[in-house]
Amino acid sequence: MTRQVKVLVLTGYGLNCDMETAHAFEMAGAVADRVHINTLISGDVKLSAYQILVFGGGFSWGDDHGAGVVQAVRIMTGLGDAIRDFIAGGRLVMGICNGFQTLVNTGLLPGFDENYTQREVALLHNDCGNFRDQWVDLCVNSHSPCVFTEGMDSLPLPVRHGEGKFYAASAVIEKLENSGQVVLRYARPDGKPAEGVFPMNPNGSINDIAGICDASGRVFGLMPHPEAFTHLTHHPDWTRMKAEERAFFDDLTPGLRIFQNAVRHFR
Ligand SMILES: NC(=O)CC[C@H](N)C(=O)O
Repeated sequence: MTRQVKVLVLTGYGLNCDMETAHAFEMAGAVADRVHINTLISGDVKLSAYQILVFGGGFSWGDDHGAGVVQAVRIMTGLGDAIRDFIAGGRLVMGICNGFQTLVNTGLLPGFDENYTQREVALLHNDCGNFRDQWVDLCVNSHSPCVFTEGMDSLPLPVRHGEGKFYAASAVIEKLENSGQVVLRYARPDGKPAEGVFPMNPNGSINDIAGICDASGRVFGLMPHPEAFTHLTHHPDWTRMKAEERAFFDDLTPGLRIFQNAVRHFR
């Protein structure tokens, strides 16, 4: 009998990708529950009943005080210890877009200190000055310990954000690069890094960084939306793709593969 993998997808206060994200995890073979932040904080639902915790996309608290800032405070004051225990117990945490912004504001990413509380990086307003809604190409760092991207090398995914510019002091960037914690970079269509060129790098992220993980590879955050590419026809060019490429994505989209990797980690 295969083990049931349970995923908790947070909802509430302006998050708007929870249904798609829960659906993507169910396509990957998990059981996904959408749980309101207050229900989790009140203890009516226990985090310990789950293997995977997801902070999804949206506009939590209307992006007031910076995207993900208020959610980070709410989460860490109400659930900090429970989340630290969750991670120490070998479980997975994923932050997508607004969820990634939340994870960096809590310090859960990059998680350099053992308490996962130090805020070391920021996601700033896009350099172009406006919200970007577009598809990007990404390349995966094969030296990264990230559980979610295991076996992957490059992939297209959509982004939709106003505050996606990955920024940190140069010593922090160096530490992330040396430790393999940089997981995803914005790329050119041939899979090489975008080297800051807009719109391939849609926001001006330093070193084209689109996603990072903690040292264990079990806490992962990314600006692009894998839940928005779980079927071939989600891709804007699916009718124009060469037969070979279409068959590749029809077999398994890279978005779905990320969720499958997470679920398979527990099997
Ligand atoms: N799609 C999202 O999660 C958007 C995140 C955030 N509201 C931003 O605009 O940057």
